[in-house]
Amino acid sequence: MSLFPAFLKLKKRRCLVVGAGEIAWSKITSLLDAEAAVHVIATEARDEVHVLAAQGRIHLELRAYRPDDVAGNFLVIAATDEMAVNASVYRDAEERNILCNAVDDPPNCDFYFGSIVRRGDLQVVISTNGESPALAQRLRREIDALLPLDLGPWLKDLGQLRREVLQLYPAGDDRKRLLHTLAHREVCGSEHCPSRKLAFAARPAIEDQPAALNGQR
Ligand SMILES: C[C@@]1(CC(=O)O)C2=NC(=C\c3[nH]c(c(CCC(=O)O)c3CC(=O)O)Cc3[nH]c(c(CC(=O)O)c3CCC(=O)O)/C=C3\N/C(=C\2)[C@@H](CCC(=O)O)[C@]3(C)CC(=O)O)/[C@H]1CCC(=O)O
Ligand SMILES: NC(=O)c1ccc[n+]([C@@H]2O[C@H](COP(=O)([O-])OP(=O)(O)OC[C@H]3O[C@@H](n4cnc5c(N)ncnc54)[C@H](O)[C@@H]3O)[C@@H](O)[C@H]2O)c1
Repeated sequence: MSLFPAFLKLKKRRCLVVGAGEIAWSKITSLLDAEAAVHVIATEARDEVHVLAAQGRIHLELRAYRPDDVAGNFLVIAATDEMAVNASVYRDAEERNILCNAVDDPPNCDFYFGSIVRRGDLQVVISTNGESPALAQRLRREIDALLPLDLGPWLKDLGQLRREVLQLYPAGDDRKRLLHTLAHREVCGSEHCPSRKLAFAARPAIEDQPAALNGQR
C-alpha cells in the first residue's frame, strides 16, 4: 500500500498532543510552525513546554489522558512513553474519525511523520513508508548538504515575482516557459533585479492583460 502524500494546512485547527516529553516537544513545535491551535495533555511536561504554555502559545493540561480528550480535535498525536496509552488514544481518535499518529507505532498511525529538510517555505519530506526511518534520516542529511542555505529567502522573492507574472501575462505556454526560466535564475526583491527585468521585458500590451486572470495554466 502506498501512502497518500499531502501537506496539511493546520492554521487555527485544534490539534491535540498527548505527552509532553522529548518526542512530544518536536511534534508541538512543528504544529506551532503550522500555526495550529495546540492543546497538550500530559502528566508531566518538560520545561520548554511549560514556557510555551506560560507564553500563551499552547494550551497545557497537566493530568492523565482521558478518552474524551480527543473529541473536537482535527488531528491527534499520541507521544507518551506508555505504548498502551498511545494505543488507546489512537482507538479513541479512530472511533471519532479523527486522524491520529501514535509515535513509532505503525499499526496505530493514520499517517506517518517524514524526515524533513526545510528552507523557509520549501520542504523536502522523505518517507520510506516506515521501511527504514534510519534511511529517511540519512537521506535528509544528504539532501540538506546539497541544498543552498539561502533557498528560503530566494523562494520568497521567486514567489512574489511569480504572482506578479501571473497578474501580467495571459495563461499559456509563453507564461509557463517564463516561470520555468525564472525558477533557474537568481531572484531578489529589488526592482533592479535582472530576473525581474527579464520577466517584465516581454510584458503584454494592456489590452491583452485581462486574459492573464482567466486562471488557465
Ligand atoms: C522520519 C522520523 C520523523 C519523526 O519521528 O518525526 C520518523 N522516525 C525518525 C527516526 C527514527 N525512528 C526510529 C529510529 C531508529 C532506527 C530505526 O529503527 O530505523 C530513527 C532514527 C534514529 O533516531 O536514529 C525508530 C522507529 N521508528 C518507527 C519505529 C516502529 C516500527 O518501525 O515498527 C521504530 C522502532 C522503535 C523501536 O526500536 O522499537 C516508526 C516510525 N518512524 C517514523 C518517522 C514513521 C516512518 C518514517 C518513514 O517513512 O521511514 C513511523 C512509521 C511512525 C511515526 O512515528 O510517524 C524520524 C527521522 C528524524 C530525522 O530526520 O532525523
Ligand atoms: N526520546 C527519544 O529519543 C525517543 C526516540 C525514539 C522513540 N522514542 C519513544 O517515544 C515515546 C516518547 O518518548 P519521550 O522521550 O518523549 O518520553 P518522555 O518520558 O520524555 O515523555 C513521556 C511523556 O508522556 C507523558 N505521559 C505518560 N503517561 C501519560 C498519560 N497516561 N497521560 C498523559 N501523559 C502521559 C509524561 O507525562 C511525559 O510528558 C516513547 O515511547 C519512546 O520510547 C523516544
